[in-house]
Amino acid sequence: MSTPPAIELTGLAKRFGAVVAVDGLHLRAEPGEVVALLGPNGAGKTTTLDLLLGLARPDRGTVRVFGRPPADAVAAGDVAAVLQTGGLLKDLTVEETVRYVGSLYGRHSRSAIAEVMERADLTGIARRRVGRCSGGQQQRLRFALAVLPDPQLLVLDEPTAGMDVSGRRDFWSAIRRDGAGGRTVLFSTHQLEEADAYADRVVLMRRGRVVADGEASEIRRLALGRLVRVTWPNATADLLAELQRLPGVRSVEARGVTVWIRTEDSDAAARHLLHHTPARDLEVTSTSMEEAFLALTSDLDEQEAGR
Ligand SMILES: Nc1ncnc2c1ncn2[C@@H]1O[C@H](COP(=O)(O)OP(=O)(O)OP(=O)(O)O)[C@@H](O)[C@H]1O
Repeated sequence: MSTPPAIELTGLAKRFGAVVAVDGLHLRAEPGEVVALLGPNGAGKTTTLDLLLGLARPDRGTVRVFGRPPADAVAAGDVAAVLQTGGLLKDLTVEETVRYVGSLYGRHSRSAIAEVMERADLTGIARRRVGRCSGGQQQRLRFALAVLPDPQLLVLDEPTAGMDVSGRRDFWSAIRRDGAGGRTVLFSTHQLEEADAYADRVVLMRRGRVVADGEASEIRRLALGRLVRVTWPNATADLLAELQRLPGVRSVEARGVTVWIRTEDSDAAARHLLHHTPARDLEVTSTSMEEAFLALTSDLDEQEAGR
């Protein structure tokens, strides 16, 4: 039998009252992949990770972790998480904390503890009280605790939020070293550079959906395309589908009387729109990396309001 994917989320949906947090999300990750879930605040990243870990139940859709329901995978020790918050006992030292949690997993040996501390770059601060550690050091400690049971999948929810540049770099080099051992890693972030620097693959989320999924370099290329905007009242689904088939077109979205086309070939899109459709007021913008990323992930309503 072939190995099941490490993560398989199918048609996942979750709402909180009137708020749709996750909206028909599909995501699959193979064993050993390091995947970034990238998106702005409120995109649904934390909710997706909670569903993946079995901390919340989906309204629709299925979650499979190594082919099993999340609760079974967690119970089997196959998955561990570093969440945004997580209780650490401030009065223990770093090493005491690792030993204490190690004993819960039956990992008492000096060598096992030393190895995890080394991997998380904690050896130099072994005797420091947790309460005196920086935010970055505390996150590395949470990471060490998460990998103690040697899970096959490690899930991290915005693990570097609030860290300075060097704290972030140290944290990620520990994760990278660890990932090299074949562990699957899924982390959320709202920083494009972080996703680009540390993930093999980037899954871009907006409003509870996946809007792009590919190697970091592909996402960069996607973000660097051009945006064509036209006024086009009553654009039919058929005509919009025709646009979608033009060379270089990445996405087409209609909101009210405005249609947005993200494309690598704005000339072809412009020619088609002006010659074959009633669209008018055509505008082509070439955006910077940062602007383009914001355009990909923010609400189109906000962009329109900003113009
Ligand atoms: N327990 C809850 N009750 C009500 N609304 C919620 C709850 N949890 C999340 N939401 C809403 O669901 C949407 C998605 O939230 P989520 O935290 O998953 O996004 P996120 O991408 O992780 O954002 P951030 O980067 O800010 O953590 C948001 O609009 C949020 O306000």
